[in-house]
Amino acid sequence: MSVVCDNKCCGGAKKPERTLRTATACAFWLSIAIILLARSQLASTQHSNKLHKCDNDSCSAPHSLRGAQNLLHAAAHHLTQQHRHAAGASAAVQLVADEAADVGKRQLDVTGKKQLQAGPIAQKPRSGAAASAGGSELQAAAAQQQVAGTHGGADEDSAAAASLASSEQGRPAPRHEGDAAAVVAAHAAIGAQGQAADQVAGGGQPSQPSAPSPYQLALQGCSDLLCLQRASALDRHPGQFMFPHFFIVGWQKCATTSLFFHLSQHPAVLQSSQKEPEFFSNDCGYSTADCAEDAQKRYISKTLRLEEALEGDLQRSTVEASTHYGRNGHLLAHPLHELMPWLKIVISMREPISRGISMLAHQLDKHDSGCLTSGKSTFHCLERSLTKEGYAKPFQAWLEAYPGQIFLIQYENLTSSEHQVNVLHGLKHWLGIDPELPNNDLGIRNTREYHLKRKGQLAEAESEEANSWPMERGQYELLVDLVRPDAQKVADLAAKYGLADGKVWMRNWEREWQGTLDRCDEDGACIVFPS
Ligand SMILES: Nc1ncnc2c1ncn2[C@@H]1O[C@H](COP(=O)(O)OS(=O)(=O)O)[C@@H](OP(=O)(O)O)[C@H]1O
Repeated sequence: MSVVCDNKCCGGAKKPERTLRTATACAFWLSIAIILLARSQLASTQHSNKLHKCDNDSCSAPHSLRGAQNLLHAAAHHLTQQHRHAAGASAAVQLVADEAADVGKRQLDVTGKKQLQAGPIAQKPRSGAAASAGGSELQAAAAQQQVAGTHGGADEDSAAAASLASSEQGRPAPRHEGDAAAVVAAHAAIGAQGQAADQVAGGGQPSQPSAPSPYQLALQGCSDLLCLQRASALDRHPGQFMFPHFFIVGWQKCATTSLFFHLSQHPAVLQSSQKEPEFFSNDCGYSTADCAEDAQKRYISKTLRLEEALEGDLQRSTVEASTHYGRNGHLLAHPLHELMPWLKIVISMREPISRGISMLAHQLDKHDSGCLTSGKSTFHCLERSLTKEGYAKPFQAWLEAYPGQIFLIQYENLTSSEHQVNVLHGLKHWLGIDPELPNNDLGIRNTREYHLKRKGQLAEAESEEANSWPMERGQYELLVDLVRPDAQKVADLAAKYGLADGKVWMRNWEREWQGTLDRCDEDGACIVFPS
């Protein structure tokens, strides 16, 4: 079908009103012509599929369907642009938009299934905005230095966390020193990161478009991961976030629970219905092509709350936080990037011996399990766990998969009264949400005291000993020797990717180690107080 352009359509009219009227009418009829073309393409595809006994499970992505969808999107876009203010045009826009959504949904259902069966998914090219954001982020991240930190996961359920949150607020944050000048520089630099992020996410600049964006339309009814991926190539209105927008990926015991709930109170954040859904680990075995269809549907709709995100016009940034993801970065990061290359990744790391102790206590208090239940000493249990675990290998995989899209937090900064505000402010700016909201006080959740109280061990919970761990000097020194090489690798990687000053990173952890050794008595008896 060819579209004839006569004088009227080509702007032959002399007066401006007449030009506008005729241009509007022409655009309308042109769009209708496109719709008719697209619908006939759709009908012929469906007919051809029937002839070839091709059902949803066995069809490859039909190009003509894709073409029909593209045409309908183009028509919708065209009408939206041309007729936004014209009387009677809204019905036409709605008609086209509904059509596009419907065709889009059918097409994505078909291609989604097929691609899941087919294995790896082609990587979505980064948009110009995304690419430029990545560049600015790298530049900005060079100064993230002191603000960067470490740590792991959390597994407190939301209701329980909420109920005890206020009683735990009173606990003083551990003191931790940092280089104040570097923090200020990092803060400023992260501001630049945030602006770059805004170009991508548009967060913090809500707009009220009169019609849904192509991205929104394509997301409607998405019930599998590939549907999210395909939608991601489409245009968004300014202010709309990608869905999901960011993941907090653990590690365990690095204040991820506090971080998750702090961000959840932000009006521009839509938190997953559950903290630690562990979807990609538990439901997919780290292979994004192996997640069962019903699990994908549940994850998208119930856990990530797609319908609510769409109802809110994608103006809220969707987050989930799973602690298995961080430590299994070498299994997950690359497949996840193939599926969701747009994600922003937040990683927190804590001084490894402190984290190890917190983890052992967690297993004991919460699950009555783990090494400490066997009567072995803290040193023995730590030596065993620290030999097996390290940050560097999974961290490297996250860095390689998502360069320029990672916000690295050093737990000791996040939890320090001096740096907490800067870390939280920088993080929220980077995410493209108002950095002042809900406040810049992290709060404290998931403490040992909390878990002991839950078990009814009130006296122990409040005792001095609850979080003091005796050890001999020689034993502690051995543990430091054990973790230092991995810590150094983390510092080097963070520096290499411009996420932290490696020297400052190491200095923060060395200070923890030295602090413990300084507290040992003359007989070599030390007490470790985890950071
Ligand atoms: N604001 C603040 N200041 C100081 N310390 C804090 C804060 N928020 C969380 N925490 C400490 O972080 C530990 C819990 O981490 P997670 O929530 O990631 O744990 S979990 O993996 O989800 O179980 C847990 O550490 P331990 O108490 O050593 O076990 C919490 O006390």
